[in-house]
Amino acid sequence: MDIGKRSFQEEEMATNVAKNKLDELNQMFGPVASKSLGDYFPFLRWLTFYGAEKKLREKHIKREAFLQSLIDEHRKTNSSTSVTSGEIGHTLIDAMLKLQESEPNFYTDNVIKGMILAILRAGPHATVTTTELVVLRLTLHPEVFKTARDEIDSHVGHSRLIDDADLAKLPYLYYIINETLRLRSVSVLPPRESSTECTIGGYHIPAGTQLLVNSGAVHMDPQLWKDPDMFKPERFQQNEEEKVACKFLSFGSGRRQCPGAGLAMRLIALLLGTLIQCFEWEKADGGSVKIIFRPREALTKVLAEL
Ligand code: HEM
Repeated sequence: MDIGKRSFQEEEMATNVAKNKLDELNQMFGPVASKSLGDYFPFLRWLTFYGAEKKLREKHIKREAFLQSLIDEHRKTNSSTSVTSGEIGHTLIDAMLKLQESEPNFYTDNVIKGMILAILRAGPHATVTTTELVVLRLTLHPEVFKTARDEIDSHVGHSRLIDDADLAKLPYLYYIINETLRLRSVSVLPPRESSTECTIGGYHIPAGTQLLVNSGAVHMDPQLWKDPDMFKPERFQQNEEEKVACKFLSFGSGRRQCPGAGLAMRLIALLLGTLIQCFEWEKADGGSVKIIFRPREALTKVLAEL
């Protein structure tokens, strides 16, 4: 969807080839693990220059070359395809290259690289981690699993697989995802800066102050959430909880709120719904959190036809 390319082929999955390619991508697009004292004590900023900043610069150069090669590749393919068939590709890069033709000063290669980078960095990790957390929560809460399965069975049934159009009729899946994210945010909110002097919670904040919002603390505040440490997806019924500004912060808030929230929720709900519909889940023996998925008898016919 973003770049129209698989990182590795299906037959390479679970092999070292896939692992190495994923490691390489993680290194390029994952966060820089090192922290620097200079971030906390400004007089030590010079340390940052040789530590974290050096690593960031190296990473940036690698990423820059990778993203430019993708753009060049798409530009080349589009120019040859449009000559022969009049069609261009349908990835985000293609769409932005098309816009570049009409607004070259705005949609420069740098802007396109910035957008792809924002999406590659911000999206996949949070989506995958949330899915894993939801699966774990459901194995720990069979009663919630049962409610989700009953909802799917009554709206979708056993004769076909759940699809995108069914999601509107399956709100409980969304409550489960929200509640999982409330208990364990997967993204840290980026810092804000006060544009003017203000007072927050009785504290005087001068203009230009960097502010960090602790979404985890907001999500566990007993004044905002009843029984905050309990896993209760029902609390999100009718979206009442989400409507209260700055109470549910897993996707941030305001102008910089996550633009991928809708897509992420649909992706996770669809994957989760399919796993609930098609498989019996069973926690593996022992202390590990390994889960065994057994094809569900009612769905064996549908699964066999895949
Ligand atoms: C469960 C999955 C996800 C979670 C929990 C999540 C969470 C967040 C959070 C907390 C922010 C910061 C918001 C703020 O500062 O107020 C953010 C920003 C962002 N997210 Fe997501 N995100 C998810 C999935 C995605 C996906 C799938 C995409 C893209 C396809 C995406 C694209 C972005 C982008 C581009 C930003 C930066 C927005 C800006 O700075 O203006 N996210 N996300």
